[in-house]
Amino acid sequence: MRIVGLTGGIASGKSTVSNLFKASGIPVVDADVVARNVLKKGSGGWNRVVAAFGEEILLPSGEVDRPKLGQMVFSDQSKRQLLNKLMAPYISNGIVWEILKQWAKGAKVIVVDIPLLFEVKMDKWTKPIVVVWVSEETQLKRLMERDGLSEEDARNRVMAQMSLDLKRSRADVVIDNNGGLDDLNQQFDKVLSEVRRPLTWSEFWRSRQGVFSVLGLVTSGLFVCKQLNNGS
Ligand SMILES: CC(C)(COP(=O)(O)OP(=O)(O)OC[C@H]1O[C@@H](n2cnc3c(N)ncnc32)[C@H](O)[C@@H]1O)[C@@H](O)C(=O)NCCC(=O)NCCS
Ligand SMILES: Nc1ncnc2c1ncn2[C@@H]1O[C@H](COP(=O)(O)OP(=O)(O)OP(=O)(O)O)[C@@H](O)[C@H]1O
Repeated sequence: MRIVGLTGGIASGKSTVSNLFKASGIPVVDADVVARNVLKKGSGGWNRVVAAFGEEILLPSGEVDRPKLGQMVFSDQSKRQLLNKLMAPYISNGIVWEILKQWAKGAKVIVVDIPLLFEVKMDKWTKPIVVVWVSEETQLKRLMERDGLSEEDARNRVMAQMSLDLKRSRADVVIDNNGGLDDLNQQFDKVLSEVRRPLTWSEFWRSRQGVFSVLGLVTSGLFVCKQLNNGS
């Protein structure tokens, strides 16, 4: 199985590109969705985060007040590191579980959309790595517009991540998303053919089909050996 890593910076356009992959029939595992699920009321992540940050981060419904927690952690590095430490095991287990589900369904190529792919060192598990890159100016503008943030809050969120230029230098494939959606679609066509190229042997052996082929070969090999032994 080929596990394509999709990353970038906050509001650089990862979800927009994810949607293009989904529309092309390629399954996407979204780390932000996993992170939301492990912070739902009563889940393991929720328990640990509430114990550490206190009940003031909760809404009357008992769910986490995400904008409030975001405000706390994106303006305070030590709080953000604490949140990351508490949630990391739940998020990584959740991502592995979602990948396994796609493997069991027989998917040959999947995309994992992880904003912090390099920061949490999951880049070693994905190939190729696609980075959605924008200039800081475009990133701040789109982030402020999408989330209704002040420039200061938007800058804090951008600064909480590894620089997009550094991510770009570590990419196998770069999508420059400074232009409009037509430009993005044109670049995406090339990315899609790269992602859909035939699997390498090692990717094939990791797919469900590859594992069953090995099992089939081993079983028929054992059967032949047994027949030969019986015959001699
Ligand atoms: C702080 C929280 C509650 C804010 O929730 P909110 O709904 O406002 O934002 P959302 O989850 O949609 O995240 C939006 C973007 O923020 C960025 N971001 C999220 N968490 C972090 C973080 N810990 N460090 C840096 N950037 C982050 C990502 O680019 C993400 O795509 C939430 O982001 C969270 O639980 N973060 C910790 C979990 C995590 O690390 N998520 C990233 C998945 S790898
Ligand atoms: N090429 C584009 N032209 C114009 N607007 C765009 C383009 N690509 C993305 N956008 C807009 O920019 C904003 C951020 O995009 P998107 O939500 O895909 O980013 P993201 O990287 O997934 O963000 P996050 O890290 O917060 O999950 C959205 O409002 C989206 O509609």
